Amino acid sequence: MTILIDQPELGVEAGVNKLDNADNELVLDGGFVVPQTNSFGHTFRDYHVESERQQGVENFYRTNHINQTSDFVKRMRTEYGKLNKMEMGIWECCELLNDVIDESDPDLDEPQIEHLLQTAEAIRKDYPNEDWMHLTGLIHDLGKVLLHPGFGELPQWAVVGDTYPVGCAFDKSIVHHKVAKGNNTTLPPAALFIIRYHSFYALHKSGAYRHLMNEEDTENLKWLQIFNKYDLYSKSKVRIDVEKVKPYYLSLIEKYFPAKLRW
Ligand SMILES: O[C@H]1[C@H](O)[C@@H](O)[C@H](O)[C@@H](O)[C@H]1O
Ligand SMILES: [Fe+2]
Ligand SMILES: [Fe+2]
Repeated sequence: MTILIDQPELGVEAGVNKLDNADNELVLDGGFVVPQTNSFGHTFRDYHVESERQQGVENFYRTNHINQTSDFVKRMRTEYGKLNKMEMGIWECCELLNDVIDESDPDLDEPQIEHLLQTAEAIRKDYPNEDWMHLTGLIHDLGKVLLHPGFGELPQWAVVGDTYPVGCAFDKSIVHHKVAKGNNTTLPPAALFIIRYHSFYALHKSGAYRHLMNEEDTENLKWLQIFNKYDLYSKSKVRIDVEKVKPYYLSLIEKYFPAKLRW
């Protein structure tokens, strides 16, 4: 059963069936069946329904909205733009998320490494040839390492949650968005766009701020909207066998990243 969810079209033709990739066409519907409910029995991204996560998530956004000022964002960008906190490979960084639970997420209370692998594996199943998308799935939330003691153990309000513009600085609020760029990745621009804006639901789901987009953004947004299904709806209690899939992701990391990166 395919469940249709209400989403603005944003220039992407909705409901297009699986297209032959050999024609070089963008496959908008990879065949992913969107689950009706999350692991807690509610619809995804419902911030109002009473659930075991609701109170915590609400407290998170309260502190987040009070403290995430443009001044704070500027200071964080300067501090974390130095990339002088650690040197390590991508997989090592994934493993730092073994113990991280995202307090802003109403749909998941599993460690974040699980979420990375669930996202990547779900994309891999439907888009076997787009290996850059698999790797993008694996790394898209790595910014959450800022919660780790090695990165100063920032509070959750400063790190996770949805993205939104602060002050007048549209899109400049993502502390880690230059991490991959600063380390010479060969991932395509669409991958960097996905990483940078995947939490910007006001843009990619609700269609706000579109007047700030240029043509390239519009193209990249198509990939982001494909990605979003996998990021959001792959959240589940079904664990991925980390050791089994590790060699595949190590090979992708080797293809698109240097062995050691500055963080
Ligand atoms: O991309 C997601 C999304 O924005 C969720 O709403 C948020 O709770 C997570 O922290 C983030 O990684
Ligand atoms: Fe995210
Ligand atoms: Fe995510």
